[in-house]
Amino acid sequence: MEDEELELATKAMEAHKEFVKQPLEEKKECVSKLTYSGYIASGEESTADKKDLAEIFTVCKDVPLDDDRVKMNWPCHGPTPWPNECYKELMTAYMDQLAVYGDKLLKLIALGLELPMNTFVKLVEDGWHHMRVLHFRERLDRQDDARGIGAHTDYGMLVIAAQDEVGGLFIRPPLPEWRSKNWCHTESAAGVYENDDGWFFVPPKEGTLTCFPGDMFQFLTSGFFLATPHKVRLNYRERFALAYFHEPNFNSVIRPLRDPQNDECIHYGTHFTNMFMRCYPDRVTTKCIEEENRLDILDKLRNNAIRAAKKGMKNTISCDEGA
Ligand SMILES: O=C(O)CCC(=O)C(=O)O
Ligand SMILES: [Fe+2]
Repeated sequence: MEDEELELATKAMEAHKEFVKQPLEEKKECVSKLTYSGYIASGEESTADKKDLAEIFTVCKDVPLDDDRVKMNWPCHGPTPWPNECYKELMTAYMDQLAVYGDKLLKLIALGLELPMNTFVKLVEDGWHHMRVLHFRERLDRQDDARGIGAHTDYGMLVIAAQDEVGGLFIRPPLPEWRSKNWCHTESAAGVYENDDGWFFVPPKEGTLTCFPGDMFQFLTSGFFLATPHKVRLNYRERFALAYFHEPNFNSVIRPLRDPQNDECIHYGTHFTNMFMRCYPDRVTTKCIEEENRLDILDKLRNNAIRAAKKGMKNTISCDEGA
């Protein structure tokens, strides 16, 4: 990344360092029943039924209360419960910059595959880009299994990750082995190969971002690009990281690129909502979706989006307000 972005990333991590020093009760104020944006305490998130030890602030799209999507009770839509204005400005500026990188990468990948340059960027117009700002405490005991976050894949097109100098991220490259389809209920990628050989440590390098595909890229390319499994181990010092996710539009429908007549398709907002409900079964946001029957609204959105996409035979339609 350029010096300007490196400075932003460093400042964003510093802001998170200040934030995590606040009393737990104060941090816990930063949650919302409308959106998964906000604070996640260490141990609150589970991967494959084991608690992750990361203290996180998730930043999803900051959607104001007077936005139609919020008024129509779309799940996961609402204003971000920011801790303070400075935190908001830094995270927003960094994410805006990574959105530019994400689009550039998608164009380059399309050209590399000899596809029209805008093939992938069309899917991410008004994308559901989000970010996890992460703090991992230091590993306390050499006997500890040092698990920070269990093995998983992320959900959208591209993961673009930044980390400080401490190190802790491991990735699993495309190996000739069975790979899960994380979007299928029966094929969760959570915890898969967690304790097997074949993981690579990602060495921290100042100014260097790590980029890999997510679930939607795997589906879109019928497995030509595999969503990259990754996991985090605690290190002997605390560690900070920024995991940015470059995503399709919430209401977009994804179809395998080389097989457009295939009936199989994914409504990205449904995949996102399913994944977040799975990770945070006890969060107020999940309870609100359940208690206010917001999954019915999501079903309608999905059905309308799929119907419209089939008519137009497009890979995406955006913000069909048919709820
Ligand atoms: O800590 C990291 O470098 C990556 C974190 C991660 O995988 C995630 O937040 O999904
Ligand atoms: Fe991840």
